[in-house]
Amino acid sequence: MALHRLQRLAVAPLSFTGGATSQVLREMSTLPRVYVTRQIPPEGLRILRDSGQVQFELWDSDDVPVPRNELLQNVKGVDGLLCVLTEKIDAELLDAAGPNLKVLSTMSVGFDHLSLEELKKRGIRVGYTPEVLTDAVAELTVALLLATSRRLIEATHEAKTGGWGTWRTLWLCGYELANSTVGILGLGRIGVAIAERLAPFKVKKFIYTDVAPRPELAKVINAEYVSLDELAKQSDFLSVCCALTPDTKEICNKDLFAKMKNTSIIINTSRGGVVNQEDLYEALSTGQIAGAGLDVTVPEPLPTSHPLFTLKNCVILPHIASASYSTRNAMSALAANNLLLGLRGQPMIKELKL
Ligand SMILES: O=CC(=O)O
Repeated sequence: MALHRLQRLAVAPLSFTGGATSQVLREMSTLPRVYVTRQIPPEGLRILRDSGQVQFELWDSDDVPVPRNELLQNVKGVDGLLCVLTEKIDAELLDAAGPNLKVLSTMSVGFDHLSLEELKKRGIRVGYTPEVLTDAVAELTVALLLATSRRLIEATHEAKTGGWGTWRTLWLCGYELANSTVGILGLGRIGVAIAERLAPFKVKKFIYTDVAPRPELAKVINAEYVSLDELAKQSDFLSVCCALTPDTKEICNKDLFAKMKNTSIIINTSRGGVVNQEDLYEALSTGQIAGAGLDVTVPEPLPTSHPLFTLKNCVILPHIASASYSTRNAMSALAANNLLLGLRGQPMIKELKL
């Protein structure tokens, strides 16, 4: 067990210190201390290392998240923290870190794992990683939409397991984008990028809803602003792109599904908490809606015994929307640069306004 812990907690070598141990480093160096909660992609680690600006320790694994009690220990006294979306950054953690903590940088566009109120109260600045992942997320959303609407997972399963008999006229039929209405719930950069990719499939109409009309973005994709009710009623494909907030929590629930067409498909690449999964199961299993493609769930990972896994018309991915090598490296680099800038007291490249 002790060995496991040692392997997990590695000290990043710093160019100016040679082979010193972390303890010695801490005693010798007056550089700001940073804790990195995951073995992030190499670009970000290289930036931190080469900066000569910080001394940092990291949880040296990408396969196992740092256990909460270790995290609470490891953040004690740090000046900066670089985390990923699996870490809950709340009052308990910020108290454990203590008053030195000035900058938090998350390698994610979503920030529902952060208690913004607690961060603001303590004057901690927050960096995040929007934009660099827009293309990857939009691309995956299109892939998930097509996999769901054209039943690709079912189809490969049938082909592999002997279900492929003669060519049949209505076997494995799905729904096509051509001539369809695509609805976007929460129009931001990602929603626009999804619509731009779907337009060449001959979509007839884009509609969207949000807290208020967003004419600048909407005009890029010629999308019409509608109410949530109309979005549910009109959409053949409903793409969920909004952030998870108290206002959007379980906004996709039985009331919404009841308004949708029984030929409609919902795709969620935002956060699992936006969808009420019990209501979704009911809507899918009773044929109230035709299908769902989910890249995000509650919890993550979704237990393999979860009822949604029993449904052929539900395609579930393990939260991989931004998972391309180039994007994850870009997110890692941006998170590292945000952190360094924040620690220098300069504006971050992407900083959340608290
Ligand atoms: O879900 C991924 C992210 O928030 O970056």
